[in-house]
Amino acid sequence: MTLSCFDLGERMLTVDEAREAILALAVSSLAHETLPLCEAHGRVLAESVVSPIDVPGNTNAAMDGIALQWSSEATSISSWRRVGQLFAGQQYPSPLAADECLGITTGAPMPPGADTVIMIEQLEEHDGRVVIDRPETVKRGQHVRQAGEDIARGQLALAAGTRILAAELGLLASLGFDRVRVIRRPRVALFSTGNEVTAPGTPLPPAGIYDANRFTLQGLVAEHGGEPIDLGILPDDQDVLVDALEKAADQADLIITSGGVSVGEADFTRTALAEVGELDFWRIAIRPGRPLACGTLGAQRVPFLGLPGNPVAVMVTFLELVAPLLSRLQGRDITPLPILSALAEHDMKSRVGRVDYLRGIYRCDDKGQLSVRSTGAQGSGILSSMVMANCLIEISADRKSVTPGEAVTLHPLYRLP
Ligand SMILES: Nc1nc2c(c(=O)[nH]1)N[C@H]1C(S)=C(S)[C@@H](COP(=O)(O)OP(=O)(O)OC[C@H]3O[C@@H](n4cnc5c(N)ncnc54)[C@H](O)[C@@H]3O)O[C@H]1N2
Ligand code: MOO
Repeated sequence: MTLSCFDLGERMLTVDEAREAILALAVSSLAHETLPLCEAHGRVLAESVVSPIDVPGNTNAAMDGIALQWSSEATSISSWRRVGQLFAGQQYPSPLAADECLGITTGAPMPPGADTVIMIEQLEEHDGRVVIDRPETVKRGQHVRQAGEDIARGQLALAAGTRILAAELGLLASLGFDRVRVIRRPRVALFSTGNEVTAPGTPLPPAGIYDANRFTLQGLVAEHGGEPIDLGILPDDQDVLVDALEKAADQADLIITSGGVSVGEADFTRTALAEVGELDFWRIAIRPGRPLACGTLGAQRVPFLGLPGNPVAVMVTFLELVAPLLSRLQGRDITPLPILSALAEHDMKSRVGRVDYLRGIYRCDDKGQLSVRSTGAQGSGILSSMVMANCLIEISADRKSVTPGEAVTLHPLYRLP
């Protein structure tokens, strides 16, 4: 297939159109697998989880102190007979009488009939009888956790499609599960392309550049739940590219390359894709990242995304366009990206006709107002701007600049503190 300027694929898509078209590449759903809970971090639940038990299983004490029945006549009782001490893990068999109390520790089940716990700090004890300091402050039912107040038996605990992170791991464990049914991770084949691109750890030729993109992409794929398959660096050679793409289509659920998508004499990604599969479109009104080849490979129609070579363009297009596809491949509903609004701290320039993604640093002042500044130089080769940034500043295609104090949209970046 030869490309001509009259092909539909030559049209420049808006960012929203491109995101929709890229999402539409996810046609098949991935298989499910059962994993031990300790290996499930970051995975996506394949099936909804309904709680088989009440959590907590018993109505229990929330404080160390005494358990008793706080009835209307309780205020007329001046001291209480302590009948014993109950620790977490033990049960007390018989009901307490009106003037009896039971020493209890946090987490121990309430004895039959008792409804209230009084903290140890509020008690004095003489000869086996307990006196309550300031009894007028006691409220019936205080410091008691009800059975099933976290999750009740039969209640939906986690919906299919939930990403299992620390809180979900703990919740599943609290229900007694030691295994969980999850969706297989999408396998994402990664190539860098370009004669100048050199593997780190090897000598750099005079006009060479170390390969950054394969490594940012490995990180991004893993952070978004995929399994990266590193297929190395390809030269600017159409035949080599065609061969490599064909082989990758047999082992991956998604193939991502970087470089060689523009209009230079050595840009072969689009023509190679057109030879092994179908090129759907390759121009998006986004900055950085305008040239981005999107299509499918082989008879299996494996989604293919040829990202531009510039390292910042790789990261921005991944976060804005590829990450939703990875979510969809994992069976997750696509929710809009987290968005905040902040006031610009200074002038920002933009290009009318393309959505600009500047690298930004946002902060919150002492009145709770968010403001944002750019990280400085915004060239799409300046990868240090991504290291400094805690957000992308989105400037819509109709704005040519932003003045100080104007509101802009932010996409916070995922970063561990
Ligand atoms: N005449 C035009 N030239 C360019 C256009 C255009 O519209 N007309 N678009 C520019 C834009 S915007 C971008 S983005 C780049 C994208 O082009 P390619 O995808 O063909 O990228 P390359 O030329 O292969 O590389 C661009 C740049 O990035 C460096 N690079 C490539 N791979 C890596 C890697 N793995 N790690 C680190 N750096 C990498 C490469 O050396 C180049 O400096 O095209 C513009 N040109
Ligand atoms: O669109 Mo390019 O990605 O500006 O560098």
